[in-house]
Amino acid sequence: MFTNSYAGSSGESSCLNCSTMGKNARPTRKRDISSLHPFGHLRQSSILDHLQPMGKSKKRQTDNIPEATTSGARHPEGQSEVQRPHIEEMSEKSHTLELSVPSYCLPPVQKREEEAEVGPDWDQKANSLLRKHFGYSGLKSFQKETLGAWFAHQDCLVLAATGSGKSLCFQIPALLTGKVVVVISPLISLMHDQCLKLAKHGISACFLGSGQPDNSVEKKAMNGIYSIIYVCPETLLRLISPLQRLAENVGIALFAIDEVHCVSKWGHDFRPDYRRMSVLRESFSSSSLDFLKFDIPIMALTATATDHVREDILKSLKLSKDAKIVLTTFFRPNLKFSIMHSRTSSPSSYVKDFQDLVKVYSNKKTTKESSGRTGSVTEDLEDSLEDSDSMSDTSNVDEQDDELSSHRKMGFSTSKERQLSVEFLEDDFDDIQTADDFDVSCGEFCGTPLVDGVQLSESTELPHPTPQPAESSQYVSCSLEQGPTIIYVPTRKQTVAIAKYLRAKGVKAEPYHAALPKSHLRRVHKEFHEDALEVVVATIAFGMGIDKLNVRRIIHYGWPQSLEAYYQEAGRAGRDGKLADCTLYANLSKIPTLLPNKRSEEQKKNAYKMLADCYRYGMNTSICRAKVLVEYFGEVFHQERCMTCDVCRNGPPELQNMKAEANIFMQVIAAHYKQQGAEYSYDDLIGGDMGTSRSSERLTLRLIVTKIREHSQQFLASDQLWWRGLARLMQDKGFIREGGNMIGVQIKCPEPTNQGLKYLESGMEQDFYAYPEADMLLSATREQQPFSSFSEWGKGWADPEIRKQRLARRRAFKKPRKSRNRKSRKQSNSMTVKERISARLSKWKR
Ligand SMILES: Nc1ncnc2c1ncn2[C@@H]1O[C@H](COP(=O)(O)OP(=O)(O)OP(=O)(O)O)[C@@H](O)[C@H]1O
Ligand SMILES: [Mg+2]
Repeated sequence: MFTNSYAGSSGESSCLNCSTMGKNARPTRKRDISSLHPFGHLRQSSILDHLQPMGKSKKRQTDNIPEATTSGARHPEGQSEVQRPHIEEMSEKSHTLELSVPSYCLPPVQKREEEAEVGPDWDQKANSLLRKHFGYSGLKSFQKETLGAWFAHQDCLVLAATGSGKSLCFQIPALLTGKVVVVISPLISLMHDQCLKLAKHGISACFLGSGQPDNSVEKKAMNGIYSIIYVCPETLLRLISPLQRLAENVGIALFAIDEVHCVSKWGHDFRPDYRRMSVLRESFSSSSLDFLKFDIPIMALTATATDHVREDILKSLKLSKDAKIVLTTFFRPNLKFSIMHSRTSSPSSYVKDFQDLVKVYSNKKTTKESSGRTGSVTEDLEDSLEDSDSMSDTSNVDEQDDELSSHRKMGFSTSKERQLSVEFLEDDFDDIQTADDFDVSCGEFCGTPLVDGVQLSESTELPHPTPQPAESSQYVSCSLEQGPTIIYVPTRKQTVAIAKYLRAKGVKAEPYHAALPKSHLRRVHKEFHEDALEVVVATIAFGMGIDKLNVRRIIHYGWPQSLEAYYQEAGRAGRDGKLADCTLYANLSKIPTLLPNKRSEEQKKNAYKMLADCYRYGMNTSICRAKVLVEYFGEVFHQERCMTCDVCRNGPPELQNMKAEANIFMQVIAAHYKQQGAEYSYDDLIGGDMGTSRSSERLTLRLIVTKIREHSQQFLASDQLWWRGLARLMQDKGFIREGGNMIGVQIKCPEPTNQGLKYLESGMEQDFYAYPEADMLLSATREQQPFSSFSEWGKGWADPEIRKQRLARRRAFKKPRKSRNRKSRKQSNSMTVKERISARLSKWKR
């Protein structure tokens, strides 16, 4: 029986065959992995269920392999120059790699023998290979399930938590069979990372990039020199025929599609080329290739896919009907989630937000030591930072001003310039569309011989601590150990700005984003893995798949674009099973916006939906954060509380009866619709027509608050932020919904629902108990600026009509200013800011 626990060595998984999915079977919203699967009922399948006789399939390939290629590729004695390169040649060919090329190329000698021996005892063989190459005591249960499916020639979709060990599922088949495994991966950085690790464990691997003019690595790969070939989707599409020849001559044990959520248009990381991966099932099946007795299995893996995305993956990849789904819990009990309010867009918040981080690392060394480092990109980019610093500072509290200032910070100065430009995209955000956006190189990594240096025998353990099985209570009293930090930020500029700030404070920090020089990125990668860096400040380019055991802190500085992206990046932490901290610093008073990207209308809607889910996660004050996260991915969280997140630690805020506020809120909406459409009936209100035809008369949240303030002395000094929170709560209760076809993160134009109307009709006698959300709490802690203190003038600004008139006057007033002469400009420059503001205010008041 599956337990809702971390997929540690004792964790189990749930599997099912896709064939159990009826056409009309709809996934339930939540997946209870102990009993029910979104695609139907499931039981914990036994590995024996999948052990079908292998037949002759595993040996069959040898009959077909042409002598020259086979012996050359697999046996050192018979290898040609091309197939077994000398080290000098390799260094030259992989010239773009600065990382050390192994000094010895281990030809996959034993593979053929191992292949011949693969049989029903494959799991014992796999365990012994695991010990030999990786030093682990045994396969985790979900790894066994997955390999069982592969052994039975089944396609398989693996949904397992970040850091649970998915990579091993596709690496072991190469060792077991001596055939080649082809891995489709989205980022060169990820391929690079995995190849390096494999080389260390005595397994030869390479990655192929489409931008590399030197195709010798590719040629060797197509001759079967490497056990594992990593390719990006674009390259794979180009190599279909050579891969078919490879399958015939040497054998392909498996196609693995890593980070397979990239396939889905509904995922956070959609890559159009991933969409074409159905070519694998079409081109490598026994029906299309005579020499194949069975289809070459496809294994698709991800840690972040909602039910919707899973369905899309299965459909788009055209996996075979009996494809198996292996599920483990997404819960990571050692990750301690929390949320902090911060004006992250302003460098002035760095001091407060990073003081603890600076303390952590400054305890270890003196400032002088680290600031003496040389050759940093951070230093090279200091000049450009000055600009970004000066652009970033804002002191407005108003949401619109905030938005404007963030646009300015991004380099927009006029509304015209706000239009998305390619330069802008390239300058500011990491919108990685292909693997080669990141790097354009081919790399080859020959397995370092295990006999050289550390000989791994069955009893020798590698210095990799096995992740602890899940028991969240065990982490409650733990304190954080020392270890590196990754700070994720939305823009490239911020990576440099924050790294610069931290370096000035003596922290060994480096920025990381796709536009930085490749040599810098490789150095950061290397130093990060060698623990020579304390903090990497990165964009999404340093996200998926990065596997470093001892990352202790993940800081998200600014709203992530989706919970998928957030959980994926947070998953870089605590991969050794020890406690790790995941803190999201976000401006809780500001509604997050989508980062510019090329999106269709449909994708835009979906992107807003994902951003809204993320915003809701940030606003939540009463539900365990781990619960929100895993339930987002469709899993039932049996534990109810993780015990470590800020909500579990601090408890929810006091439950409040918001009856009076809810009443007046609904009354204002009802009054508006009465005025607009005579007698309102539910059908009229809900009908889409009303939304479009009356768009000009729409009741915005802002207007509702103005009216509430006007009509009730009690709420005169109330804060817009508080009502925003209430609107969400009322939306959750089903009393209001977004009007018309508005899409956004927060409800903008509330319309009453049937339930809301019933609430109104009932005389609104019901209590309205709710936990105040984060923005409501924030508004309570803000220094109250009573609405009345602005007197009539201030009140006027909140009234749209008066505001309109004043803005018109302001524009008229601005015109002559343009033609001001130098003298008056000088005069105005000599005034202090305070004087200028009061001068302007007195003019407006007139
Ligand atoms: N059977 C095992 N026993 C102990 N450790 C293991 C086992 N399998 C994998 N690991 C270790 O777990 C760590 C995480 O593995 P891996 O990178 O494959 O995770 P992942 O599931 O792909 O995560 P992500 O979704 O973040 O990419 C690695 O350091 C790996 O060596
Ligand atoms: Mg992975």
